[in-house]
Amino acid sequence: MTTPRPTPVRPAPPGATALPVIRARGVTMAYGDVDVLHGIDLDIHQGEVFALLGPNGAGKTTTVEILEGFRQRSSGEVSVLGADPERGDDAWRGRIGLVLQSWRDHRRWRVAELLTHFATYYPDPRDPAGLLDLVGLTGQAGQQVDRLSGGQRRRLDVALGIVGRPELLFLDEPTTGFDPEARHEFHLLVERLAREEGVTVLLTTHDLVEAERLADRIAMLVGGRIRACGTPAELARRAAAQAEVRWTADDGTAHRERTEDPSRLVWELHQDATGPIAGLEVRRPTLEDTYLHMVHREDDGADEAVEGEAQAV
Ligand SMILES: Nc1ncnc2c1ncn2[C@@H]1O[C@H](COP(=O)(O)OP(=O)(O)OP(=O)(O)O)[C@@H](O)[C@H]1O
Repeated sequence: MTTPRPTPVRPAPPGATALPVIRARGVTMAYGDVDVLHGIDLDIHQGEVFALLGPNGAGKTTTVEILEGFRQRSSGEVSVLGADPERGDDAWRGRIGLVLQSWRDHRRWRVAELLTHFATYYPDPRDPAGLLDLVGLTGQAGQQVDRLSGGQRRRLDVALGIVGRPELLFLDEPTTGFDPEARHEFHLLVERLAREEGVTVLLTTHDLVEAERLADRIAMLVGGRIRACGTPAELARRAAAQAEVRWTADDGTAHRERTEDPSRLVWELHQDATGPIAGLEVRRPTLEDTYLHMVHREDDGADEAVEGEAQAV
């Protein structure tokens, strides 16, 4: 089974001086004469699960590929595990795990054979049998890769991504094709890697629930700029400080009112009521509210100087 790793380190508190696992400053990227990243600043600390959220074409993959060393930035400074990814050597690459969107071409291999083969690339790999157990593929150990279901292949991707005990794990839409139970198990696995082993995780996803469930912090990337960054709770509060209270009056009419003080409104409603209030509901702002707010503001042509632009540092 797995060998215990050094004491996990939680994200450094604000103002801490330790060099983050990922640091980016003023990163820009242009494809030809089209600018797609407009100055990205990021600090991601050891043991942190960090999610990059954003609509299609926002620049998530470009950002992540620059951090992984697969793409050359146009300008800006980047440090990942203490090195510039453009100059990362094999030893540096061995400290990083990747779970990418595209499937590798190993269709004729059997699951356990493939994992055992990948393990030989690393100095201190996880035990393949233990890893299959960890990702729920023990029953498929002898199966050919091209016979796996989509969700099972994705689990194998995850196993291949962590077989070398990476210190930093990039997960690109990792749970696409997972059923709810597999997704739940995957979430537990990511939590375990981060909390118990101190692995730093950078996750890109379109799934707001997944980001909220897993991430210590989320950055919302829209139009090549980080528009908001914070804990899921902080971001949920950003879009609308106001909660919405809904209820049905005695005459059957439905009411909804936005307020910064929902408990006072509910108290006032009860003062005026002669009995229980039908259909009473208090809806707090959600992460989805903030996300939609950020995306729509971009659609409305909001420029660089708009209030609410943030850098993830
Ligand atoms: N190799 C390339 N050449 C030219 N333009 C590119 C290239 N790769 C990406 N782009 C453009 O850069 C922008 C950002 O793309 P990117 O793939 O980084 O976005 P994304 O946020 O990952 O999107 P998605 O959620 O759809 O995966 C898009 O407008 C895309 O068309």
